[in-house]
Amino acid sequence: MMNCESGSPYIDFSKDTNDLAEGSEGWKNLCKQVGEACKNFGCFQVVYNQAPVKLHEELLMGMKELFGLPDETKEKNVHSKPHRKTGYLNKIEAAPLLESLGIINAHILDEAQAFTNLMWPDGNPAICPTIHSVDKMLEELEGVVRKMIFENLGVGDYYDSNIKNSDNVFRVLKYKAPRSDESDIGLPPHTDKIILTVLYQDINGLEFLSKEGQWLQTQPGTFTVLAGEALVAWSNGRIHAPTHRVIMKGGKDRYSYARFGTPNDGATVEIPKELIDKDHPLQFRSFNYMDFLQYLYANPHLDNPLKMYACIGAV
Ligand SMILES: O=C(O)CCC(=O)C(=O)O
Ligand SMILES: [Fe+2]
Repeated sequence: MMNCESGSPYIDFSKDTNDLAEGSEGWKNLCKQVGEACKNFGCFQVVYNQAPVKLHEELLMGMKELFGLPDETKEKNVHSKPHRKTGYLNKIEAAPLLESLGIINAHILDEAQAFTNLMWPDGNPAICPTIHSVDKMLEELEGVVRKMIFENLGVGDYYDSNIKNSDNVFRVLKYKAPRSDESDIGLPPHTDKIILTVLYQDINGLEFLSKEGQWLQTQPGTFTVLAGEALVAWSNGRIHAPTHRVIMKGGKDRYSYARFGTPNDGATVEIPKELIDKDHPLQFRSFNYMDFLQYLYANPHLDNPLKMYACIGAV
């Protein structure tokens, strides 16, 4: 694993295509790097060349068009699931520079099509396949990363059922450059409450907190992976979910897009028995993920909601 200048781990998936063949030496080596990065930082950069630069550029162009639509049009993308990052967010108090749209299952062509039809009733033939291809690529990458994490924890067998009990949201985000009298905080410090986030940013700004309490930069031009609280619980506390934030710099609007992998509506987060032993006593009770989201929604200002909600001894 390489550390880039700012200290954030940097893992290259694109050195050799064989590295992505499960079971190969290269694969095992990547599993180790990914696993270590998740335990020590909970955030890392991935170089993944399955994504042609042109595809990012097309999506970024499409996003500019999308955010340029009237608010009434964007508002048509209503929250289809409570407490999920779907729907249209604009001018929220905690993040006044941010505007974002979330789409569930954009990796399925019909879903991407339904979203584009809603935004462009007269059609916008270019953007639909772009959204669809990008989310498909993110689905693949997130799957590879998740598999590597599970393998590294020694519980690779749980991967298929875990994916089956997962949901996803593809989200596009725009942060307006702050005026001189506005705060430069694009998104205040938070942890993601899901399993994994895979994100791409056009210019930098996303920072995460190291275990030592330092803000580390992430880089544009590569994918950023962030572990979330559901993975912390599931891994019996082995994985770290870092606090992260967006700081606006350079006087430019900033665009990012991400796929959020989350437990699905009925899912129970339950620690695999293989991850419980005398050195790693059970840290979190099993819980229904939707109940946890409801708890978060009802208690938005807790410092460590997962601990309050599910930590053995805290309940
Ligand atoms: O836009 C970004 O870089 C970060 C987005 C983020 O952290 C989130 O949506 O949870
Ligand atoms: Fe986040």
